[in-house]
Amino acid sequence: MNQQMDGENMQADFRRIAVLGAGSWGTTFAKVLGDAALARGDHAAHVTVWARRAEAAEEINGEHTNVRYLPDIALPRNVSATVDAAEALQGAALVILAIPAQSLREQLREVSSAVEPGAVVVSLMKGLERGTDARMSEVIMQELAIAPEHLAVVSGPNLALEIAREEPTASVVAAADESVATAVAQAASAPYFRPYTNTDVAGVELGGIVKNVIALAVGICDGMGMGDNTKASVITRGLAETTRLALSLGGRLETMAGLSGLGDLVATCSSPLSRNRTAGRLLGEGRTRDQVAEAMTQTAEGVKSAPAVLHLAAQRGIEMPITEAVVAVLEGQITPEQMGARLLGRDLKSERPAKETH
Ligand SMILES: NC(=O)c1ccc[n+]([C@@H]2O[C@H](COP(=O)([O-])OP(=O)(O)OC[C@H]3O[C@@H](n4cnc5c(N)ncnc54)[C@H](O)[C@@H]3O)[C@@H](O)[C@H]2O)c1
Ligand SMILES: O=P(O)(O)OC[C@H](O)CO
Repeated sequence: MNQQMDGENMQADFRRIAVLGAGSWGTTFAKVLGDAALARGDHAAHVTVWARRAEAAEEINGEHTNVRYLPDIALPRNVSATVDAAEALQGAALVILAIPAQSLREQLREVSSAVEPGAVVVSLMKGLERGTDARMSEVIMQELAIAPEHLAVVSGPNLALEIAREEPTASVVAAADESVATAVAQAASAPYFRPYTNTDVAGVELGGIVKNVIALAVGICDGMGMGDNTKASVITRGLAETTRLALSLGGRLETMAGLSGLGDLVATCSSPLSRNRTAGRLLGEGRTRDQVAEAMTQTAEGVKSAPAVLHLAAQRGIEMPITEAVVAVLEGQITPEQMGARLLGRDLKSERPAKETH
């Protein structure tokens, strides 16, 4: 894509859109993009979803549904699906990625040659890669060799099923280049979905990554029958440790108070729809990490990202006691009951040490 293009021309260019990943969020975001095009009277726009399973692609094309992930939801007619990633990517100026974080790099290696030169690539994912501690935007830039200004991330309080039901929701599109963020926000602006723009890519991504770990902690509290004081304490101190990490990696304080920080943290930690909170609840009820993995049919990114978050924080010299406790529970080093004692037994300190406010 010509980098000189303004937001309006970019949007014209976004008439062919590829969404890789036909799970909850990929399918829902395809619906958002399809509905957004119809709402602005653009009947030429088309969204092609790449699905791994042939049955999923056939169902989307034939029934306009994806009931495994989105029961009772009808997809617009400008959304279709294919099992051929190259077919989905052909001519697509906008490429949306909704693949579990730990599989992204491998998957991108398989499809990278089919991504159109100059396409804008958007990450919907909220995970950190194990082994490298890379954020998804970093994995994408490495594997697709695209410039930072051709990359955007979308994150916010975005439980897929609520959005698929067209319940009013706000979100954030972050890109280093504000005009790219604006163009993606325009393409995804549906009557029930309002994206705001931001240029703090690292801050927006980190809010989404760490809230999953904090939601595991809140779920553990739930599973043990704890009440709202406990959960509010974990959410608030969870935001404090998320903020410390984000600031150390160049994120901005105001991003952490926004939709992709506090907003997503509150939605995920409060909702029974959250897979991460559900996984935490199962741990709190006494199941092991392997038993939880067996019980979950959808991606709970926090389970695999938590050790990477802790490793990244240690590299930066950042204290993340809640994340540390969640990892200890996941690894079977402590029981959920011991988690409370570990957190409450720490040295007393100021709620807002001076070094956190920079
Ligand atoms: N579901 C939500 O509410 C929501 C909202 C915001 C962000 N997210 C993020 O979006 C990302 C995707 O989550 P989701 O909810 O769509 O997950 P999901 O479990 O519903 O679906 C994942 C999809 O990826 C496919 N997949 C699994 N392994 C794969 C592999 N190795 N290679 C390629 N594809 C593979 C699955 O077949 C499925 O289509 C996650 O990072 C998640 O944190 C989810
Ligand atoms: O279901 P979860 O826990 O993956 O959360 C989904 C979204 O990230 C909420 O914003």
